[in-house]
Amino acid sequence: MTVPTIESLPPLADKLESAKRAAAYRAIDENIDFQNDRVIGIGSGSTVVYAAERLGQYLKDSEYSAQVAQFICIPTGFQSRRLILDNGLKLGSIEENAAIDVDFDGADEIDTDLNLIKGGGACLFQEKLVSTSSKKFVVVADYRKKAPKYLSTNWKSGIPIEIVPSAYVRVSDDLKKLGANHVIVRQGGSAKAGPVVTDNNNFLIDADFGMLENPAQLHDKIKALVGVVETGLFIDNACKAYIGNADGSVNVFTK
Ligand SMILES: O=C[C@H](O)[C@H](O)[C@H](O)COP(=O)(O)O
Repeated sequence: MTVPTIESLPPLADKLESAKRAAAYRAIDENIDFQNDRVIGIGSGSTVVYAAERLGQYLKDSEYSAQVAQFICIPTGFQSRRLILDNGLKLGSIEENAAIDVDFDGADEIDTDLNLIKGGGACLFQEKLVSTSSKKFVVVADYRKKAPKYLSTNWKSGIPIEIVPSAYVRVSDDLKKLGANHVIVRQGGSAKAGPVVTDNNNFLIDADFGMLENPAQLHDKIKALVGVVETGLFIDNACKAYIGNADGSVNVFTK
């Protein structure tokens, strides 16, 4: 099998899925150095599914298979482990591969400086561990994710914050003191009575601070609270964002 060109693929029934696929496929095509890269981060969410799928296509192509079979893929959570395994890729751990060549991951919102909100799918801590351990962090997303300027313009669910479970009351109170308009401990809804538990056995708080003109400063203040493990604000971390459009085109933003 040879890796199919993006143009030769029939569009998916859902335009949003076509947009995600176009962004992820192009990000993989343009950001892997098949000769020199060895350790690849694979993030979480519905867009990165197509990044893992594309890497799986390279694995089946005789021109690339020898190199891709040597790639060690580092996951950012349970879903991401399955994506790696289901596409026939080699699963590795960040304990044994602390330096990652390139990481691909989705985002909930992207500002004009490529700062991100992440964690809508509850995977933010491991995502940040992997993305900040990577030489290159490439974001893959669809057209709904690009903020005109500031974060929390389109993403209205608040900033996801991973916390130690026993600290949820204290952190909730402290976030309100920092100016949060609305703070909730994320609940499992009909799938689970009680809070969502992350892959690290922690809870998540979603805290709405309105539009974020200075996300770096807010990240620092939240991170300093006792009980906070990590915030879903990814500051000065991504170097490129591939944003897929409904018509199958992709806009690339570089820092
Ligand atoms: O916790 C989840 C992650 O940060 C995801 O990467 C983020 O929510 C984007 O997911 P999706 O690609 O499904 O929009």
